[in-house]
Amino acid sequence: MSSQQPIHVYNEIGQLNSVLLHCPGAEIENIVPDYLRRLLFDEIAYLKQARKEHAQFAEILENESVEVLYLTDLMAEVLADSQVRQGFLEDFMEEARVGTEGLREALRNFFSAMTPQEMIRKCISGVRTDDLSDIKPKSLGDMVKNPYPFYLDPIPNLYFQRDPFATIGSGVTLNVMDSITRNRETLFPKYLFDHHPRFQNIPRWYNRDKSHPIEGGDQLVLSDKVVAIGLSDRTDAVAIERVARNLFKSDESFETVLAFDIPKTRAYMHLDTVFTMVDHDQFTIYPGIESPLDVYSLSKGKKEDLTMSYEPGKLSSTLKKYLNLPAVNLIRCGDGDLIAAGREQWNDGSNTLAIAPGKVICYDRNYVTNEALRRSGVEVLEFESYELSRGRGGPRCMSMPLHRDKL
Ligand SMILES: NC(=[NH2+])NCCC[C@H](N)C(=O)O
Repeated sequence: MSSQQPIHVYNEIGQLNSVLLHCPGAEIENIVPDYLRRLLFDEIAYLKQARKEHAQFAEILENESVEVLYLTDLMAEVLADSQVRQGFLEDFMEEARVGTEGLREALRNFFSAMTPQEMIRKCISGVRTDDLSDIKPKSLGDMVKNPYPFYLDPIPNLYFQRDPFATIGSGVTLNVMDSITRNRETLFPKYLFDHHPRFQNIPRWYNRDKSHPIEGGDQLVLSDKVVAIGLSDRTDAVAIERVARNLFKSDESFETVLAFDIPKTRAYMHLDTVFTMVDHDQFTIYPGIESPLDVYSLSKGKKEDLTMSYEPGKLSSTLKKYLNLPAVNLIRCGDGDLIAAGREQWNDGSNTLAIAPGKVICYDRNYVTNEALRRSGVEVLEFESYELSRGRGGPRCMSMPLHRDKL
């Protein structure tokens, strides 16, 4: 695929050609109960099984002829350049709030012996206090006793590659994350798009130097004209408007950005936890958001104007109107059973990854929703989901499409 345009995403369902993943690693084993919530986990996953499940996910993709790229491999290629590597480490320590010179120096020494691959993995898994032996105190902070077990926190949410950046058209948004723990993740795509030879001159519709959060789980490219963005627990209206303005200023075909105002709760967190597209006119949806749903539309006006309107109403009417469809089929998470809907939504029953129109990858545990999808003629490819689901994300959250066919 590398001879094609590096980023090409004009829909949610076109044949997927290339995707970015991160297989969970030692960072998962650095989650302890005291810091669980701050790291945005509800439970501690069993790494061996989580990796087995992730391998099944990747295998399904590869069997469908999707090129699977891994963030750690691409980042290792970026860090092979010693100057880039140096700059990255300084930025990473800054992001991780390493404020004292003694510790900075110790970390520089610690990483200097590593290959790029080892270094990137260690940045992700975290540096424990017992990883570093002698820190020469250079600031007060280097002397103060601190029981906290990490110098660099683990980054356990990185296997949710959907969130730190997002592809739209031929460009990306380099996101600002709502939480401190996840914001460090966005440094990886910054370095990727600044330095990797495969991804040069990629337009940016949003940059991580901004202050208003936007996360990729809220960003859905419904068609080459319409992008939907969740106004959610994680994504702010200011950021949505900026993305819309930048898209409309460009040569891209997008004409409308729809902001879907969803409840601000942990279970919903991103738009893609309650709504994903599975076919030209079929969507999975958690019934809790169905109606009334507040929708705001931002449309490309003349010159650089933006037309904004408030369009509350039924989700199905909004989708019909903006996607030019005579009818849409909303396939409900839990298939009409409210208990099953709540249970399966918690484990990402509505979070499907389409790899072609009408063909999706799903967690096997959401069998009620998966059956409903099949009844609607959708082909469902399943994999095991005991452990990956504990991070509160599903197949869409775990993947960032880099290239899809146009429809
Ligand atoms: N696109 C998504 N829905 N991602 C899910 C991310 C889950 C992760 N634990 C978080 O809270 O951020």
